[in-house]
Amino acid sequence: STPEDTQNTSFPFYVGTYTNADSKGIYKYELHEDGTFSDLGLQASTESPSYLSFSADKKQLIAANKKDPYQGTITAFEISADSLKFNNEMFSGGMNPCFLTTNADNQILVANYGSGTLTHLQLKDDGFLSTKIDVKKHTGKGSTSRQEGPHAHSAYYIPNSEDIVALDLGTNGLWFYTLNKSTNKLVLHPEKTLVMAEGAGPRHLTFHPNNKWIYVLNELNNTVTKIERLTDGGYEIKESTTSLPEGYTENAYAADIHISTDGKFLYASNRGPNTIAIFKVDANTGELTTMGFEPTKGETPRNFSLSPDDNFLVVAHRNSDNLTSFKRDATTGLLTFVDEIKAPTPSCILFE
Ligand SMILES: O=C1O[C@H](COP(=O)(O)O)[C@@H](O)[C@H](O)[C@H]1O
Repeated sequence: STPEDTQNTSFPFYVGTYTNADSKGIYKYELHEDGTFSDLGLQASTESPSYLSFSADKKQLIAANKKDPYQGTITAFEISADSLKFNNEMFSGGMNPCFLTTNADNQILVANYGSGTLTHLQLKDDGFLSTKIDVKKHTGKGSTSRQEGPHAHSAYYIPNSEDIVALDLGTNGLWFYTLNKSTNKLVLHPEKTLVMAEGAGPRHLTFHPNNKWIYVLNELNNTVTKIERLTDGGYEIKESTTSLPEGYTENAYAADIHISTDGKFLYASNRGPNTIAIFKVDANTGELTTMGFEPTKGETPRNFSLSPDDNFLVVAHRNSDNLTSFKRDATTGLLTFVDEIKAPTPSCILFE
């Protein structure tokens, strides 16, 4: 056998949670090569670490603590084999931080849902969060009851670009920024702002590996909207595709979206119907064809992740206290249920 044959191909992952019920903080699990789970236990006690990210070298883990209805915080932890050691905690620059991401320079973006603010902060070389932050508040509103004011839901560093994009469910728009490197402040580029279809409610997005297409998941009208990156640096809204079966009339709130590393299949979770919508991506046009809807075997699939080898998809169910795993067919994109494990109020999955 070759060295590759004997490699351990199981994948550890962290789970962020809401701590309003049984959960105490951040947990760790392992996904084995047959798609079954092991529970590696509580790693850190911390209040509602609803979203997680790693530092660039994966030596630290950073959590967004959604301290509803108060000012939220961001906490940094040192990673060790069997626990997370608390480093420090900073205000998140707003209320109900529900998303954060880190780039190769350990800069951090945080979306604060309650206050509709986008925050930039820095993880320093010593693994502690800096005290200097920049906060930008979105303005405006949309046309539905959930859109009475700004509600930032996620933010991303756009690959191969200096641009940052923040999705605001409340203002129904995508806000584009750059970071001024000398002042360390976020600079808004209003000419690039995109307004989604009325009542759409943009929540999360995923980037196609070709750097041309971006797929935005809209929570309120349950659609995926393709955005095209233009050669002049701008962005253009293209077609939208429903994440629900034809004729579906019950309540549904789309939550999370991911694309396979080869860019061939796109997945979106639907809270309510409790399904993963599976789409094939046309390699020439980026248009989506619906391949099916896989029941997730739990309630409220708020977050999911593809395993690092793309062979499995793991779903976190906020309202049924469980994680489920599915084997992914790389040719058809379809999913087959494999295993289930208990997890308290899981809201985020982060593979090592
Ligand atoms: O704090 C809040 O945030 C959520 C958004 O989070 P999610 O659970 O939908 O991801 C929002 O729905 C809720 O009303 C608000 O209180």
